[in-house]
Amino acid sequence: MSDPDVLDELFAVIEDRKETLPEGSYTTSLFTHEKGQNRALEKLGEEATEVILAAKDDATDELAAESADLVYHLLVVLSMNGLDLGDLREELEERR
Ligand SMILES: N=c1c2ncn([C@@H]3O[C@H](COP(=O)(O)OP(=O)(O)OP(=O)(O)O)[C@@H](O)[C@H]3O)c2ncn1[C@@H]1O[C@H](COP(=O)(O)O)[C@@H](O)[C@H]1O
Repeated sequence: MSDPDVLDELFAVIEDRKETLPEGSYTTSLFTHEKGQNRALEKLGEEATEVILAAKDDATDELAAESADLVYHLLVVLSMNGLDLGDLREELEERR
């Protein structure tokens, strides 16, 4: 049997954190932040900037790492808004 898709697995962890809010979890800190969703949106913007800077510097390792940060924060924002990976996949499928 193949491994579960890493994005599906990550999204499931994010949904679990949203439900259980374990202490010490970075994801919990986003769901419970005093700025509300704005904190996750700020982080999403910061990570997008970091992706741009890494690409402009031809820093490929950094580009991969910053892209992972960006995708993680995007998934958190989707979850905060009641969307999931199925919604994202559906949107992309419609564009094929
Ligand atoms: N994929 C990620 C992930 N990507 C990025 N980050 C966090 O996003 C933050 C990125 O912020 P920056 O790059 O600005 O670095 P920073 O200076 O530490 O950030 P701040 O102090 O500004 O918050 C870091 O704190 C990273 O730890 C992530 N935190 C968690 N995950 C995944 O989520 C799972 C659950 O994590 P917890 O919720 O912490 O248990 C983990 O197992 C991972 O799979």
